[in-house]
Amino acid sequence: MAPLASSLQDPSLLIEKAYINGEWVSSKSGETFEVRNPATDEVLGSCPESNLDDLNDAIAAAEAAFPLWRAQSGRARARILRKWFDLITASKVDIGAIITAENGKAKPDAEGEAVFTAGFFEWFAEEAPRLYGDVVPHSNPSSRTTILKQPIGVCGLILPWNFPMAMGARKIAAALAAGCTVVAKSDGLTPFSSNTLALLGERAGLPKGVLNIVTSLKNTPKLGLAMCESDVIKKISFTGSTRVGKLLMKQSASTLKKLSLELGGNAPFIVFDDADIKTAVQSALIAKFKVTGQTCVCANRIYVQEGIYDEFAKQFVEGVKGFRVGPGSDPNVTHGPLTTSVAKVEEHIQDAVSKKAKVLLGGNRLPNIGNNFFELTVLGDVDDTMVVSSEETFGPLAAITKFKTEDEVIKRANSVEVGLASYLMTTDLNRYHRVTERLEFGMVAVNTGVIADHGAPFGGVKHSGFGREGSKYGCDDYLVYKTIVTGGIDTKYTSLL
Ligand SMILES: NC(=O)c1ccc[n+]([C@@H]2O[C@H](COP(=O)([O-])OP(=O)(O)OC[C@H]3O[C@@H](n4cnc5c(N)ncnc54)[C@H](O)[C@@H]3O)[C@@H](O)[C@H]2O)c1
Ligand SMILES: O=CCCC(=O)O
Repeated sequence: MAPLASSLQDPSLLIEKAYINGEWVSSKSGETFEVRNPATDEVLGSCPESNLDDLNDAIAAAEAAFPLWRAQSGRARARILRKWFDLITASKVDIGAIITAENGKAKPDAEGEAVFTAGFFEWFAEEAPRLYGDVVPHSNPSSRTTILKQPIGVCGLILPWNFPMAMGARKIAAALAAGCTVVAKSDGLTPFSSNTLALLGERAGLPKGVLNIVTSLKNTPKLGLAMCESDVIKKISFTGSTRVGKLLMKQSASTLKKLSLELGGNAPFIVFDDADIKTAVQSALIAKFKVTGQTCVCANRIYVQEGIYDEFAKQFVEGVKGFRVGPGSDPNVTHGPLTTSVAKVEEHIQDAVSKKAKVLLGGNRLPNIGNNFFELTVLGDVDDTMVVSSEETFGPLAAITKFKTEDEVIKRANSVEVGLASYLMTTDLNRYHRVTERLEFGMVAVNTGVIADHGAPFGGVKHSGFGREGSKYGCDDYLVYKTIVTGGIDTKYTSLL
C-alpha cells in the first residue's frame, strides 16, 4: 500500500488506476507515471499512462452510457449528485490530505477545497431538476414555438492541477446534472484527487460509463488532440493556460466542437485613496497569496492610489509577515510550496529589480525547506515596463504599483490581453458604479478578496476564454437548445407574417 494511503482514515480513497466504464484499470500499454509530493519530491505512487486505446475505450463507454443517463429524470440524477456531496463532505480530512500531498497546498486550503468541491454537487443537484425550456409566442397564432434544453452528449473535460478536485467538480457536476456523460483527463501532477472524486461518485450510485477518467503525464497532448478530433465528444471544457486553450480551439475546428475555456488571468487589484485600508489589506493578502499565488484569480498587479500607497504597503508587508511557508501537511503552515517550479517567480523578481523595483519583503528561494519553496515576496515601485505587469506570475509575488487618477488606473488595468478577475477597493458608491462597468474583466470583486462561490458565474473575457462555470448558468455550457415549432399555416393570419 502506498504510504499516503496508509495515512488515510479510509485508505481505499487513494487509487493508482484510471477509471473506465465503471472499472479501475491499468493502461493497455502497462505504462505508468510517478506522482510526486512537491514539498518533498517523494514518490507518492503511480498512475496508468493512458494512451489512445484507453481514451477510445473511455469515449466508447461514455457514448454507450449516454442514452440511459440522459433519459433519467433530473430528479434521479440529482439524488446521486446530492449523495456525492454527502460523501465528499464526510471525507473532507482524507481528501485534504490527498490534495496536500500531490498539489502541496496547506491543510486549511486543501480541506477548504474539499468543501468547495462538495458544494458544486449540492448546487448542481438543485439545478438538475430545473433545466426548464421555454414556450415562445409565435407570429402565427395557430403555431407555437417550444424550446427544449437537451444534453449535448459526451463531454471531454481537461483538468488542471491547482484545484485538482474542485475544478473537476465544477465541470463534472454541471455536465452530469445536464444529462451528459463525461470523459475527463486529470492532470498528470495531481491524478489522485480526481480518482477519489470518481470513487465517491461510484459510491453515490453513478452508473458505469457515465464518468470516465484517463490519467496521463506525457501522453497529455496526444490525448488532448484526440479528444478535440473525436466526433463522439461533442464538447470540450478546459481549465488552464491561454496558450493551451488556443491550441485546443484550433484542434477543435475540424469537429466544430462546443468549447468552454477557463484560461489565464492577470488580475488587477485597485485600491483607491477612499478605500477602507484594513479591508483593502486583508482582501489583498487573500487575493494575492491564496494557494501560494497559484489561482487563476490571484491578484497579479496591485495598483494603489498615491495618497494611501505608503500606508497600504506598510500594512500589507506586516500582514505577509504573519504567514508561514512550509510543507502543507504541517498544521502551522499557511502557505505550501509551488506545485510546479519557482523559476517564473524568480525571473519576474529579477526583471523587476533590474528595472528599479524595491524588494519590500522576501525575494528568495527557500532551499532549506525544499526545491519548490519560495518566500512570500512583496515588491514596491513596480511600473508597467516590468514583465510582472504584463504576465501572470502564478506564484507568491505581490507587485505593488502607484497610480494617480481613476482614468489612468482603468486604462492600465485594461491594458492586458486577458480579462478574468479584477478587484476594486473603494467606499465611494459612484466610483464603484463607474469603475466596475469600465473594467474589461469577467469578474470584479469589490471590497473583498474572494470571488469564487457556487452561485456566482465564473469565467473570463478576452484571452481568458469563454463559458461560465458554477451558478444557474453553469449547465448551459453542457446543453443545446432545440426549437420545435408546431401548428399549420392559418391563412387568416399569413398576411400579417
Ligand atoms: N480560468 C480558470 O478557471 C483557471 C483555473 C486554473 C488555472 N488557470 C490558468 O492555468 C494556468 C496555470 O496552469 P498550467 O500552466 O499548468 O496550464 P497548462 O495549460 O499548461 O495546463 C493545464 C492542463 O492542461 C493540460 N495540457 C497541457 N497541454 C495540453 C495539450 N496540448 N492538450 C491537452 N491538455 C493539455 C495539462 O496537463 C494540465 O492538465 C494559468 O495561466 C492559470 O491562470 C485558469
Ligand atoms: O484557479 C482558478 C479557480 C480559483 C477559484 O475558484 O478560486
